[in-house]
Amino acid sequence: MLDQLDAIRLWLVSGFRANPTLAVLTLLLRVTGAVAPVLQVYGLKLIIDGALGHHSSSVLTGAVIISATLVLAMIIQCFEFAASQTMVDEVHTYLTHGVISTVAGIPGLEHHERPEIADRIELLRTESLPLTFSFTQQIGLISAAANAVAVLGILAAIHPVLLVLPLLGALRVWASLVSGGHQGRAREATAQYSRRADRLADVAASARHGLEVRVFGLQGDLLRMIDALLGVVQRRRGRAAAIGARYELAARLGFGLGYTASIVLVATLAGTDTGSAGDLALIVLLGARVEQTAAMVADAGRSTGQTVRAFARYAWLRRYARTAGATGSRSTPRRLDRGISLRDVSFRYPGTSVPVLRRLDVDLPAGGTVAIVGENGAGKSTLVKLLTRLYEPSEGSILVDGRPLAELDPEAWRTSTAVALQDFVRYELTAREAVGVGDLSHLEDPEAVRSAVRRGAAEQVVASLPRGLDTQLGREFTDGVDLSGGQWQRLALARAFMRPTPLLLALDEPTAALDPEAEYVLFRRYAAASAVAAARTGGITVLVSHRFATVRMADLILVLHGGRIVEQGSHHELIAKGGRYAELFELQARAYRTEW
Ligand SMILES: Nc1ncnc2c1ncn2[C@@H]1O[C@H](COP(=O)(O)OP(=O)(O)OP(=O)(O)O)[C@@H](O)[C@H]1O
Repeated sequence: MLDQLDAIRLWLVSGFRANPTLAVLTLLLRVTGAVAPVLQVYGLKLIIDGALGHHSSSVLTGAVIISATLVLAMIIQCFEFAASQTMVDEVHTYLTHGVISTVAGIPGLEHHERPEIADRIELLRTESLPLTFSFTQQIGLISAAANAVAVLGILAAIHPVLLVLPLLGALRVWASLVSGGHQGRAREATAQYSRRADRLADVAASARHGLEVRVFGLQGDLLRMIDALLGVVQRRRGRAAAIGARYELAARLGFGLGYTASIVLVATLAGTDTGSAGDLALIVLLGARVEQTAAMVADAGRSTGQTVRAFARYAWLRRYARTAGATGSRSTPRRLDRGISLRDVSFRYPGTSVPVLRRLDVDLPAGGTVAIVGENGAGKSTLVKLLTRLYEPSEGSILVDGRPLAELDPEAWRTSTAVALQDFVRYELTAREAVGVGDLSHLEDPEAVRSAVRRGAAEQVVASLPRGLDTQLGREFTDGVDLSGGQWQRLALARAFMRPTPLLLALDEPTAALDPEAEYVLFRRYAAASAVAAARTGGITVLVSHRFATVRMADLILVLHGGRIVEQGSHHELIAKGGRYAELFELQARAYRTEW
């Protein structure tokens, strides 16, 4: 209910917030444009009655009304369309900004990974048309209401019985709303199928996945899956449309009957003292007007139903964004003296029951480099997500120099951390921006960007670009340059190094696209530089890698297996222990020896 009320409030104010002056002007133009035709019909009645009854003043008044409203209508037609179109763009920009900033502002990742939440966000993004056209619908509704008031006044003046016509018109509006409700619910119920079909269509058609799809011969299977999903969507939506059409047909028939009866009534009255030929002309023309008004209200009402539902999703998202994810207001320490400790930390992904991390108890020392190793699915990336506070532990706590991470201001913690991930983003901006977004406050600082490029060992990538850091990245842009996977990854690493002295630097297989030697050289260089920075801030580097040549450089190595830390220590300690780490290390070393 709260969301519904908030939705209506958001719907009512969006246009006026997007561009207040133009919104008011557009509204005035539309309302005047809606009332003018009704006045014209009334002017015609005056002319007919005046001509038949030889009242020249009545004819004159009627003529003035008609000519004035015709001129007004012409002026309105010239400006109203341009004003409405501009308002559509204004509202689109305003709401797109609102939705994206709300989604991007939600701390954590839970909203992307819980299907019921992801569906709503997806609907909001993909079905944004109701939001885009919300203002034009709103003024459509207001102008239809103004038109209806004018029509009602005139009908009541002829004969109160004629008010049955607007009532029948209201029935049409109701039928249309019911029909819209059915279709809206069908859209929501099938959102997950369309979403899956869209994802598969992306895989089937995108250049990025083209090679793999062809090599595995997946085109046929993907198409069949897409067809099956879209089939479910079409059937469900088709059924809803058919139900709606039945309601609308019944309402239209009812209106048709009422209209005919009204004409008969007024024709009968025309021959008596209580009626006139002008009234007959009025009812014939106004009856059609009531039908048009009902259609206008129905259209506006139906789309308003959709719009309010879209705004309800937006209102829900705003409320969710305010309450979801990390909270806390304690300040983050400026430097780490002791480090980060995990106490009995367990974690289950939202909506799942199996713990991915189980009772982790470990101290990550200030100023140290900690490597996490383990087989695929052991929980390495999940641990990084907990440390960067994208998720909160299900049980236990993480302490930053003794302060519970859960109590720290999430925004402050985010700015104290830096990450480079295997699944990095390819920002199709200029190279300078693609690196600089790692620390927006220094985006414009050439020395900060150059230094990050150096630390990410991306100098050669930048040197190979035609306009250096000012080169546009991305093939789809004029003069845009595409990069290899490894080159993109080096820029992603440089981005992570934009924050020169983070308290936590998380590198989750950030060099998977580089060859082992390049990774090794990079980490030696990085370890030397970070040792200097760590001495100042006590910052901790957490590194996830499957390459033991890199891992062995770490001060502390955690071996994860099935969500538990099964071994921890330095490389030499773990080798001496002869356990799982030593076994994995030996396996990899043997593979390299055999290869070389
Ligand atoms: N969003 C999620 N929702 C539910 N389960 C998830 C989610 N992300 C990961 N998992 C599960 O958590 C487990 C640990 O995944 P995680 O990505 O942490 O492993 P990893 O050790 O980093 O693996 P890899 O070496 O393959 O990157 C896996 O079983 C995975 O299926």
